[in-house]
Amino acid sequence: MDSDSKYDYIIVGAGAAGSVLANRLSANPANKVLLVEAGSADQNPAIKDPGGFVSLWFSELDWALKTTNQPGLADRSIVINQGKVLGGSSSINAMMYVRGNPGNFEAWKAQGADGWGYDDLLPYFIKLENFENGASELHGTGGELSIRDCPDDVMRSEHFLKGAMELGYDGPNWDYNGARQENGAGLIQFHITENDKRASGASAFIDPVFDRENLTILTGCQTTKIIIENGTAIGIEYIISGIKNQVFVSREVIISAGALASPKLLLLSGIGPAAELEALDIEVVADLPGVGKNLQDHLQLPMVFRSKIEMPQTTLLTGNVLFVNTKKDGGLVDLQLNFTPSLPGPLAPLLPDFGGPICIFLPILVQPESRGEVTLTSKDPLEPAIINPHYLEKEADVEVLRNAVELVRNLATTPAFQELSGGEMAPGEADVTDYIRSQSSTLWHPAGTCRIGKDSLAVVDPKLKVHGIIGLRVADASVMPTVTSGNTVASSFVIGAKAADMILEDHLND
Ligand SMILES: Cc1cc2nc3c(=O)[nH]c(=O)nc-3n(C[C@H](O)[C@H](O)[C@H](O)COP(=O)(O)OP(=O)(O)OC[C@H]3O[C@@H](n4cnc5c(N)ncnc54)[C@H](O)[C@@H]3O)c2cc1C
Repeated sequence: MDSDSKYDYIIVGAGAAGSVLANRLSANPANKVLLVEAGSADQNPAIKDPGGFVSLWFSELDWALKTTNQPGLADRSIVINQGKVLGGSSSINAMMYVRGNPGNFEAWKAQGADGWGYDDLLPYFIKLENFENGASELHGTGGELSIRDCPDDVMRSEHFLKGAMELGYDGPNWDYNGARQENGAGLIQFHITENDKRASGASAFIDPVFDRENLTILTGCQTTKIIIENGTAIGIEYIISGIKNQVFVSREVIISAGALASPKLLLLSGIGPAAELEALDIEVVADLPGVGKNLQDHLQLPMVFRSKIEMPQTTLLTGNVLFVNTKKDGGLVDLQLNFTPSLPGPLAPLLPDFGGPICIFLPILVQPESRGEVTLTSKDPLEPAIINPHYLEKEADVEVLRNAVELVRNLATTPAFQELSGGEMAPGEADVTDYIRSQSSTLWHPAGTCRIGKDSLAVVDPKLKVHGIIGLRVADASVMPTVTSGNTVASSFVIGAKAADMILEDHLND
């Protein structure tokens, strides 16, 4: 790339949101778009193999970000894997496709995210997908992203689905991405192609437009700062092959570096809590106290049962699901319960020898009340940020997981599940709260660190423009006011798509 070149739009980060943005913004050949990605191209064959992703964790395609020691997790520090490659985390994730609960988006709107209610976002969910079960009022078939019911036959579990129905839930073909998410048991939907390959942000949204002359993609290029002059973003600084450089923009910089890296980049650029920045000798460009705050993540808790039925390993991590509100208060879904009827093949190399067949329930805390933060240790962009999710700090979060253990135990005693169950192995006799604190781990869904809103702790406005700065938006999982009740990639794709529409609309008459 010619370092003198100037772009209309610079997108930082080619993950779920950034891939869609690059696709949509470059659709008009008149727009000159630069997509900058710190990681490499997505050439590793394990990316495309739906069972291959676990082998990519801790590789050069993974930022593998460590949290601080978490008092709520028995003082453990854990690693939050995050994709560092074209497609971002959508290239190394478990491919489960969950839009979230309609109530999540209504809650966003109620918190000041005008235009982000369920009815506003549904058309985006529909437009993005190519749903194998056909088009309807709630599903689309014309989109770039292949969505399929769990394509792994071993994984589909009648014992789980019928067990859930015996407890009074709907099923067994519950479409949780349909009219109602909660209280139904069904197969998990996946972003996997009809040829059984991973459909990632890169394969769905970048590959088809790779040859556009107005789209430049730089890989191995880490953005270190947004250049801001007189309150306007005019370009970025970056490092490529160890060399520092700058590139300039005529319209907008869009940060899509993910919920752990986007706030870091804002902080490095002088946008954040003034006192924190001054303490690190970073010049304050905009005093935005909410940058890096409001960090939310989903936690998973494995519960292992002996199985009476010998089955081959599964090719995916999981495949059956039930969404419920454990508080039974009519509020949002707070628990996602996944189920795997035999040893999950991708994880097998990492798991102990269970001495016989097993099956795994995976309760997931999906509406955590605990809030964490991302802060800087220094103004050196290559130093990792401090990630403190404050996991399970709020007792209400532990309570949801205790409720989940009870629900699993009830489900395990249903006649349908008894045909499979050889008894509970973990937590077994262990104290449930101790087990929760010592065994819970991330489901890799950080969100909320640059949240949308109009209050003093909001970072971006409903059009995703960074408060107080011209020509700078954030568009990725970090803008979610609250994390969705389910896996976060679907909503991240939609954030990218809606961001693109809003940007194009704003520049219609330029
Ligand atoms: C192991 C794992 C399993 C998961 N499983 C699922 C699942 O099954 N279903 C689901 O819905 N979600 C899952 N997720 C979460 C989901 O993938 C993310 O929520 C989603 O990808 C977030 O999109 P994003 O655009 O915010 O960020 P990302 O997709 O993470 O993209 C951010 C991009 O920015 C790049 N970047 C960061 N900093 C810089 C910089 N300074 N300069 C340039 N580029 C930079 C990164 O390298 C990355 O490519 C999983 C995630 C992981 C890591």
